[in-house]
Amino acid sequence: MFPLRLCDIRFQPNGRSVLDGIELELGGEGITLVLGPNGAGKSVLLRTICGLLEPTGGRIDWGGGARPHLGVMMVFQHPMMLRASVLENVALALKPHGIPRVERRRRAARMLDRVGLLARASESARLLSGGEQQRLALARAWVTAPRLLLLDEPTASLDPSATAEVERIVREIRTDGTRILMTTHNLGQATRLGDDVVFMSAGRVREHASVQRFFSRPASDEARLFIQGELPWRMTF
Ligand SMILES: Nc1ncnc2c1ncn2[C@@H]1O[C@H](COP(=O)(O)OP(=O)(O)OP(=O)(O)O)[C@@H](O)[C@H]1O
Repeated sequence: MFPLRLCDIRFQPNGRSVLDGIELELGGEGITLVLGPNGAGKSVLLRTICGLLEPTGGRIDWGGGARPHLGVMMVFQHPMMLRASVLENVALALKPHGIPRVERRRRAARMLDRVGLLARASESARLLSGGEQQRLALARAWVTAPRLLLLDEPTASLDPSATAEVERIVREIRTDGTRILMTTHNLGQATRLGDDVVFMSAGRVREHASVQRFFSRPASDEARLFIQGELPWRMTF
């Protein structure tokens, strides 16, 4: 699947340029943060990689092979919970993998333990809090051992302690060998979690650099202004 190469990816619904010739190459390890102002095209980029949106032009090269049938998962800012128990929400994610029911439930329970939700296994998933639902959504993706996990602002509506818990889980998923591509508006989070940063604006990738390099020496005025616009907010307390 890796290196994953996006070559001149365009998304132009009704002639409007949402993705305007994306060029991006991702190796097989680490956490890449996609940053950029509102409307830059970050979510559309993730949805395109996931296969939820069909690009108008360009191509994605999955390490020289075909797009994998399984192995790519996406978690959204407001994940949808199935009308089922917490355990079943995780166990059902293994169904397409052809794993027998008893084994699915065993793996789901182990995964709930890792995200701190085992005690809630029999409750209705829809009654969990926002932070708990996000942890459940991560468990649902993680249990399938994806090669690539796409996270679209997974902590945007969470309080600081729920955010810290999601960050811990994301680190563990990465340690288990999953490649992660994640959007966030939380620049502190980008420095805590990221190996590298993809900076987007107006449907283009403007910069792809290590986290350290991006924040210390951004390549463009646009990126510098973006960082300056956010950093005071991050550093006032
Ligand atoms: N399925 C779609 N069809 C057509 N246009 C879309 C679609 N999805 C998103 N857009 C448009 O694409 C543009 C970029 O949206 P996107 O959600 O990717 O921005 P973003 O960078 O993630 O912004 P934010 O930081 O606010 O979440 C927006 O103008 C949006 O209205």
